[in-house]
Amino acid sequence: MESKLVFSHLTIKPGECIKLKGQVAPEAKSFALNLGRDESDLILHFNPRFEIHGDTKIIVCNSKACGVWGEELREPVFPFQQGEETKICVVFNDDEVTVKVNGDQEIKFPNRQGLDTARYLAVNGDIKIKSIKFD
Ligand SMILES: CCCO[C@@H]1O[C@H](CO)[C@@H](O[C@@H]2O[C@H](CO)[C@H](O)[C@H](OCc3cn(Cc4ccccc4)nn3)[C@H]2O)[C@H](O)[C@H]1NC(C)=O
Repeated sequence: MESKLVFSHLTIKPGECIKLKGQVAPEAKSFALNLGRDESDLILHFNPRFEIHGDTKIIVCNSKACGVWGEELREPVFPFQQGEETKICVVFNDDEVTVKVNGDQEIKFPNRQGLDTARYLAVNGDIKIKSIKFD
């Protein structure tokens, strides 16, 4: 499946925030944000699942190293609504990646590779990105 939006050759450093505003599709099944060195080395695969892979309203987070998925972490907090606008801020440090949704709900995921510069960001699935800002 081709990505909706791909940025490469970025130089995102720890503490810098990626601010995305998007519209979740009315019949959304799933979308994904992928952040890392490149497509095969991700410090964060952030995958809200409305109804897919047997999951219902669960956020699946994972990492990928040399093209191999790590162990999934599944987040029961699900601050997304089909058809609604959502604001997502992603920031990382040496230890973890933090995703803040709509200014309140926070989901944390370990920075398993200890990446210190993110060069790759991709968005896939049932979300229309309205704006993206690197702060
Ligand atoms: C119980 C034995 C089978 O386990 C299942 O194995 C599936 C295949 O590995 C797991 O699904 C995969 O989980 C990965 C994270 O651990 C990724 O989410 C895999 O999707 C990769 C992907 C697809 N896309 C395109 C995309 C993304 C979102 C919407 C539309 C297109 N971008 N990255 C997704 O296919 C799925 O999460 C896993 N379920 C469990 C409960 O472990």
